[in-house]
Amino acid sequence: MKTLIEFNGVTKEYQIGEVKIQALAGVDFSISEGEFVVVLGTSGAGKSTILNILGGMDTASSGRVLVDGQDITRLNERKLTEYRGKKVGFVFQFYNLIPNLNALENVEFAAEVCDNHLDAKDILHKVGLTSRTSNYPSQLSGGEQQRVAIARAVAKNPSLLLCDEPTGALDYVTGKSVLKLLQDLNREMKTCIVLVTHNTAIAPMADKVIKVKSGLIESVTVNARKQSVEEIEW
Ligand SMILES: Nc1ncnc2c1ncn2[C@@H]1O[C@H](COP(=O)(O)OP(=O)(O)OP(=O)(O)O)[C@@H](O)[C@H]1O
Repeated sequence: MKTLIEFNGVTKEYQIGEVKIQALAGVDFSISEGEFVVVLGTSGAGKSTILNILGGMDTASSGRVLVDGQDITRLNERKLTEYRGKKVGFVFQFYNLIPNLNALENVEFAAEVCDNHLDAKDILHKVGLTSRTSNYPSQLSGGEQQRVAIARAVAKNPSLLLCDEPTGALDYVTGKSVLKLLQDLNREMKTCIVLVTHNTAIAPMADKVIKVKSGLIESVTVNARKQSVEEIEW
């Protein structure tokens, strides 16, 4: 499988007054097209920093980040905005839907800017929300709102879907159904997914597990047989 992402010697420092915080201390890993990757680590390990750099929302202090052969650390602001808008889909712990747009409009609004976007109605059907397309976020449960957020990210037809603690605000059963949706989308659409979590129980559902500790990669494990979400319990 072709390599989609390469982190080479990536560091990130934050300067807060006199204090320097080393969030990433030289990170190397690679991810192939279509892979489902889980990034694990305790609080403050550097997981979100990796995801934010990969999504073009933050910049590395040094090192190279190749996505599809392009070094995104060298893009100017305009190109970086284009990368963020067209190549990457984001799913966060909180859904960040636009309150005065209904589910369908939320998905359409995000997809419109992308030339090769998918049909918003089809995607809402895929995430199981055909009957809720005209509902506003306040009329949807947390799990349903997260499905809309996933549909919104996927409708852009991104090369890469980045998920930061996507089940963090959901109960066990709803969280599992959202993970199953992500696993199904990865299988069907072959979209590469990078999911950040502190929940180690999720690891068996990944093709690859990247463990982060104190700003460094502790280990990279490839699961010989990945498990379906139904087989996993915590
Ligand atoms: N904008 C920022 N300014 C200063 N320090 C930051 C900033 N963002 C992150 N950090 C620091 O960088 C380190 C890594 O943070 P990061 O958010 O990547 O960790 P994490 O593994 O995602 O943790 P969590 O699971 O708690 O979200 C932490 O020490 C954090 O305090």
